[in-house]
Amino acid sequence: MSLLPHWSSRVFSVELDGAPIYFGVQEKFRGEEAPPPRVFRDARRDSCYSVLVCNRDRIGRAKFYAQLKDKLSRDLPPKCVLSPMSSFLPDVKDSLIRGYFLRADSECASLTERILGDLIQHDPVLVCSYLQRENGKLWTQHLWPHPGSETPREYCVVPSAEPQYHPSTLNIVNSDVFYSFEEAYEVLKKCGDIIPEATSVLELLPSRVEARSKPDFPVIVIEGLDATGKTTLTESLRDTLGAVLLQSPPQCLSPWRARFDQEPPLIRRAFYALGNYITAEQIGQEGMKTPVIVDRFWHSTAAYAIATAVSGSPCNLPAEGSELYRWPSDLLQPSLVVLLTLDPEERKRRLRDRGQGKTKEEQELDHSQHFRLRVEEAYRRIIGPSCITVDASPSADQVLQQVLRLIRGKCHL
Ligand SMILES: Nc1ncnc2c1ncn2[C@@H]1O[C@H](COP(=O)(O)OP(=O)(O)O)[C@@H](O)[C@H]1O
Ligand SMILES: Nc1ccn([C@H]2C[C@H](O)[C@@H](COP(=O)(O)OP(=O)(O)O)O2)c(=O)n1
Repeated sequence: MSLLPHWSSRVFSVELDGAPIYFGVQEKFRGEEAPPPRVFRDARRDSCYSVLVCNRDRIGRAKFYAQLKDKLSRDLPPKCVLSPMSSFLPDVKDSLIRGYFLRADSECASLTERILGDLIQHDPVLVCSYLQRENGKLWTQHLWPHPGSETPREYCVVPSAEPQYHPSTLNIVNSDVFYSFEEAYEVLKKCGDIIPEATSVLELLPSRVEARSKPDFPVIVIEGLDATGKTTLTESLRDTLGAVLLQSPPQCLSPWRARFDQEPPLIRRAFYALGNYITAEQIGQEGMKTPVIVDRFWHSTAAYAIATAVSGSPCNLPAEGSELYRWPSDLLQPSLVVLLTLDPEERKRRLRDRGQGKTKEEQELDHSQHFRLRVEEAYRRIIGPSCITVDASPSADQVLQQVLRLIRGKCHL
């Protein structure tokens, strides 16, 4: 298994109360080890295990990781505590593998081991158990042998420093955010066997994608969280400017959206990325005749994807200026991108007044202040074009006038 030669260079991260605890492993005790990381100190008499997903194929990996939590929660005794876990090579792109850390008390440890023993026989997972030595002063990690493979390997657990880049940012390129048509297309093409709807989506895509010359008329994108007033504003802009109103994902993808929203991020984000290219094609055609207003575009795709991939506080986001915020070179660039921002309480009030059922993600925006802050901050960091923030709390007409002033200043309309 290709992960093993690097095993002792890997760092393991367990998320406890939303904050990561890092540890590493080394081949032998050296005698001067620092105290074990908190995740083990807390465990005291409990048995600890880790399960990491290790399919080689990234679509299989994404699908299986999504199923693993349900499977473990269903099969393991309720007293066994699950925490999200990952392992990575510090600051090395694409090196992240995900899984769970398990804590089982003495009553449920043997059942937990039986279930993990069964899992390793049938599924692409790496399983480790952890044993304490010298009254919990030292811990060892035991990598379980894979069916038909080598003998168990024992390592010594040591604390590890926080890496420069938050581990959840390491795999963003082409797993959460796609920077070219080809990369997103590849994912949906490979899904054809398991998701028949992927084939229908591929049939709707433009036959060739190239950064064509700019449309003659201005292209104005309106971005913002749900209920910030995008629909209200884009419809008024359309009427005031005699413009065409488009959206991303485009109308033609509506029948498939709910289906792809159920998929793990790799597949779901590839679907939204491709939606932008269909919208870009429509913008290219309409923009030769009239101004075009677009309700959500690339900023939404990248900001939600990055904010979902990264956990915890907005300071875990990739730093401002990171290549992860760059615009795809083969995607049409709008003339102006406006980001509507709204005080969270007012946004909640508007959501309530609108009285619609909420998607899981919208509920999360409500409950998790951190998630909302991550989306908004990611919006602000995207460049090529970057967005201009407009406070959406004044009346609908005042917001319209403010945005019209921006358009006239920037787009010579
Ligand atoms: N400037 C505004 N002031 C007060 N209410 C607004 C304003 N803009 C929109 N609304 C109301 O807030 C709700 C959400 O607006 P909507 O345009 O549907 O947002 P979005 O398209 O961003 O989800 C709607 O009920 C709308 O009538
Ligand atoms: N161009 C787009 C538009 C939306 N998305 C994704 C990002 C989020 O996961 C959801 C947000 O959509 P949501 O249904 O909340 O938004 P609206 O109700 O359309 O304002 O869709 C995207 O990735 N790319």
